[in-house]
Amino acid sequence: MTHPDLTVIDHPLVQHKLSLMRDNRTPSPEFRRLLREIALLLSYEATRDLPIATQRIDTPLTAMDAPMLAGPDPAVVSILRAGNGLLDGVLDVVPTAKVGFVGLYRDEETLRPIEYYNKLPKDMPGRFTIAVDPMLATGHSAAAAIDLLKRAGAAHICFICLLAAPEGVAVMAEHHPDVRIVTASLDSHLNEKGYIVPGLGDAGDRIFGTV
Ligand SMILES: O=P(O)(O)OC[C@H]1O[C@H](OP(=O)(O)OP(=O)(O)O)[C@H](O)[C@@H]1O
Ligand SMILES: O=c1cc[nH]c(=O)[nH]1
Ligand SMILES: [Mg+2]
Repeated sequence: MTHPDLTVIDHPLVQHKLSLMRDNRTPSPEFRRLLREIALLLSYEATRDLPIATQRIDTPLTAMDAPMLAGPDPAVVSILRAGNGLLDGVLDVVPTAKVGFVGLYRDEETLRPIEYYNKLPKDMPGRFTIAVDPMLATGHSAAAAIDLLKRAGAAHICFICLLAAPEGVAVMAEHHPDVRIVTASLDSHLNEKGYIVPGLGDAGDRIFGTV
């Protein structure tokens, strides 16, 4: 099943940086730096639907009605732990965003997410919400995190990931067809342990050096 709102960013800068990240020789400091840079580039597309309204300003030459971000500050929600690898890159371009965290880890046997932390900004209804996690594998972690955001009232949600597997995209299409997905790559498939192929391994371990 395909997702009605899936954007794969095939920009050369994103693709080059992603290839460096996939390379298993790339050490954590470099991996983190590349992920932050890609996050910034993916955010540029993911924030395309931010509401905008004009405000009257004076340039040095004249008055004008200038487009400015409107409405409540956006929310960025990091799905721990690996989501934190994307967080600062998103905040580089959306510095006024309120930040939330959802702690999930995948049970290695069942491949189902287990929640261990939840701290969201106040007043989620009305905020354009960007959820971030580098990996969309089976899709169950992302779907669970977005369930939680919707229960908190978030209505306009975009999910940014570095890599998506077709299996995860299908789960998102089934449970959250209204949530836009912005990714750097739609990879081939999942292996028998639920890892994305060709992928880049365990994103959290590579970000934090816990391999
Ligand atoms: O689509 P899924 O099959 O649910 O898998 C994706 C999840 O797995 C990884 O997290 P992990 O459980 O390794 O936790 P971590 O971020 O603490 O490493 C990844 O960051 C996603 O959250
Ligand atoms: O390939 C995968 C799948 C899930 N989580 C990861 O970190 N990597
Ligand atoms: Mg992990």
